Amino acid sequence: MTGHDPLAEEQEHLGRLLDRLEELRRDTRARLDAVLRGTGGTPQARSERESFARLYNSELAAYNAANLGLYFGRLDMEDGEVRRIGRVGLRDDDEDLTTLLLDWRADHSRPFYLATTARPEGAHRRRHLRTIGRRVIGVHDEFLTAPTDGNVPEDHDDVVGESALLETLEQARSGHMTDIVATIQREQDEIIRNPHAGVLVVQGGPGTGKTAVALHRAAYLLYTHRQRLDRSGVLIVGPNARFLDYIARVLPSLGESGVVLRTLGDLYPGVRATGPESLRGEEVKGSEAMVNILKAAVRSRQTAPTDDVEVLVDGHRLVLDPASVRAARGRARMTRRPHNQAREAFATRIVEALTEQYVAALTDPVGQAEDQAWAPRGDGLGDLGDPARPLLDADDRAALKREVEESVEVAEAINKWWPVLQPEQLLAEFLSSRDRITEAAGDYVAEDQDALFRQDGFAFSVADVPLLDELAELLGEDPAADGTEADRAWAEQVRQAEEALEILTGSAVQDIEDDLDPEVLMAYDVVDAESLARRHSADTDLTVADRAGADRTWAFGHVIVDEAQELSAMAWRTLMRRSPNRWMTLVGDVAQTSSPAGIDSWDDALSPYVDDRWVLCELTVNYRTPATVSAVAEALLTEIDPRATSPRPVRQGRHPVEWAETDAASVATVVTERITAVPPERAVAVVLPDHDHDDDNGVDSADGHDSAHRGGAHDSAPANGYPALREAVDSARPGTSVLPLALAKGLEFDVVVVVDPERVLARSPQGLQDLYVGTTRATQRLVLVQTGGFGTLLAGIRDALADGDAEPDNDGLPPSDGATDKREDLTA
Ligand SMILES: Nc1ncnc2c1ncn2[C@@H]1O[C@H](COP(=O)(O)OP(=O)(O)OP(=O)(O)O)[C@@H](O)[C@H]1O
Repeated sequence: MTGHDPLAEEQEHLGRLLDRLEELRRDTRARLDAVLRGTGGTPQARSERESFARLYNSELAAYNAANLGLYFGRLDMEDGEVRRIGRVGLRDDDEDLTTLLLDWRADHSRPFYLATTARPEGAHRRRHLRTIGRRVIGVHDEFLTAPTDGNVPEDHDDVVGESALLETLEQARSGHMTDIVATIQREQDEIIRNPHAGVLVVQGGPGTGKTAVALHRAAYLLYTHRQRLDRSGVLIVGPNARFLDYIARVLPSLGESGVVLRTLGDLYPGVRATGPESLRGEEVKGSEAMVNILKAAVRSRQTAPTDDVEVLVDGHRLVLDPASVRAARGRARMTRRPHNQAREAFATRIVEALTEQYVAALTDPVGQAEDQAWAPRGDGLGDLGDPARPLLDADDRAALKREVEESVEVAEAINKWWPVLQPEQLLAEFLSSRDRITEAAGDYVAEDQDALFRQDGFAFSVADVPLLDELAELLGEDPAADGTEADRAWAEQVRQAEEALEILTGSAVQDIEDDLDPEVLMAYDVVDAESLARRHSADTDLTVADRAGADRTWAFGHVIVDEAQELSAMAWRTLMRRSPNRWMTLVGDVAQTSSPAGIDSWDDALSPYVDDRWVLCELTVNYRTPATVSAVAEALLTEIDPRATSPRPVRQGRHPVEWAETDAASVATVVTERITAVPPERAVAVVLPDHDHDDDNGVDSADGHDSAHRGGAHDSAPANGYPALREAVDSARPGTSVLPLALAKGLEFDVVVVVDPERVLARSPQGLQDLYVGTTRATQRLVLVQTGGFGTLLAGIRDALADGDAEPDNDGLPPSDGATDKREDLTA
């Protein structure tokens, strides 16, 4: 190997790989065309053609995606084997089907990500390649064991392929996340390939690659468990639409497109939750106590009259008294079935009672029976087949029963006392009625009841989505509603499973409002694997992602949640329903929790579902923020939790944090001064405190539902935000993002300007966490702009850091003003 020109050698191999890729692409294209030309045949032949078309389409997508940066790494093993690693696996078409390129996810590729000088994993040398199109423009070798040419191996600790990594990290951010296949680090690889088939929690500070790891794990699992996950699908849940847009290109770039990406707000099919929510509302709606409140809200719709009610059946006057309606209601509740399905039991009892009375009236024409009223016997529901009334045979009785069933008045009465309910309608009516709120949530203090109330009940917020989902469980499908045969069969199977579960757990018949085990959906656990599989292989053109995304009861094969620390107790319930097998990857950072309903301990959130059967992995290296910037975040973290350790920044950084104090009138000037000269290819964000009406702030509102997600009930700052800022920023530096903190979560920019950090701290009990998030978005430079002056905490951090700043360097970014005097009043 030595003596060769490595560039030329790799260039030759890359050429061969690209040619082979092109061949495969042409071949697959031809197969796809042939399949698409096919027509007619048996249904089975058609369905086979469809599945081949899907397969070829996804192969083509993978080949197309692989074209860019196809070949990026090489391992020379100690035994002389050469392994070339890239985005897809490629074989030659020779007799031996020689491997030309290993998929990065293959087991044989693993040492590329794991090997260090301390643990070379059988490898002697690791080579990173840099390519542009068909050209290899650079190679970087690391010797993992002593090389023959006398070079001393680099000294590594926990960073693998350091120079390739640092080069990647210094690059300008495009506004979209890119994949990290070429530089995955050891601790990240261990998570990506973790074999744990239950709940895996990935905890790590900002910038440790949690999102990157989660996405690469999805790609890895799809590769390793292709068959299973192709059918059941992978769901990725992120904090907001902007974040999903930010990460959307990573999986397609890895050749995977069949993943369902959702925010919590769109997890309930048919509802787009864009309504505002106050912080208090978020907290109240997120708490588990809502389960009982919703049960009470459902129960309050199961009514009974206070006086006798007359109904006409074919000209005959029949009477229902309150006791018999209550008895029918009790019977229906005892079925423990969801409201809409238990309705049948209610209706049956009412019809039986009336039929009994009808029979009595006809066989007792002088009206004796009526005078006696309908006397409940035993369970209070009468008895149809009383032999003491011989005049009517079974057919007559059946005919009378039909008449009762067909009576409009009877139907109206049943509808009134036990109406068919839809979750949206029920929740909207509940939230927009102070009386209903008081009835169901009477134990809540007035402020909490107020937080639930709103005028427009249908203006659903993200916090309402788990409530809708809960209600969908409590109400169940309307048995009369349209649905496919398969849907009905599935619902029936779940119902049977619930019954079986009840037998298994030996639970007695309970009323619907009794405190059941929270996991009604444990029923899925006893739905046999075969029927799950059948549901997952429905005969349709739609992709799994389409079908799964539109189906509230879809059981995903794997569920990934990013920023999982933000989920409320109610949201966890919703998510767990999407993951009946509990095979999940949850990534987050409990120190970044900004939702008042979010979590501060993984154990608290997970133990109700999996007890202690979850595995924790931690990420410890910060790839995003350089040490200069992380110093501020570290100080904030100490305030949040003195015991927490900050991730170790992998880069030193060149720009000290800038601290600018100004007055309200000059904010726009001070901000624009800081960003005007930043080159256009760099991503810049101006981050504002969350606000009631973000549009007033002139902030990005492309997906305003997330900005509105934060309310301003506790906003102590002036209400009219920063009206001139957007305009000023737009004209000073077009393309700059201006966004509220809630939307910045999970994103990153080269330069970040946080406006009014003191206001961030003041506006909610989670203010420290919010500011921690804001300051950790920067990959290069952080500017804090404060109207008035910095308070004690921030001024203290500023002063403590004042002496240790690095010298600016030439990296294409303008020099920091703060390098001369960070404390100057920039309005002066
Ligand atoms: N191994 C790696 N190679 C190259 N870049 C990496 C690597 N790991 C992480 N990064 C980059 O570091 C940045 C931060 O990663 P990511 O957004 O996944 O972090 P995070 O832990 O989710 O952060 P946060 O909690 O702040 O949202 C991204 O630009 C990501 O591409």
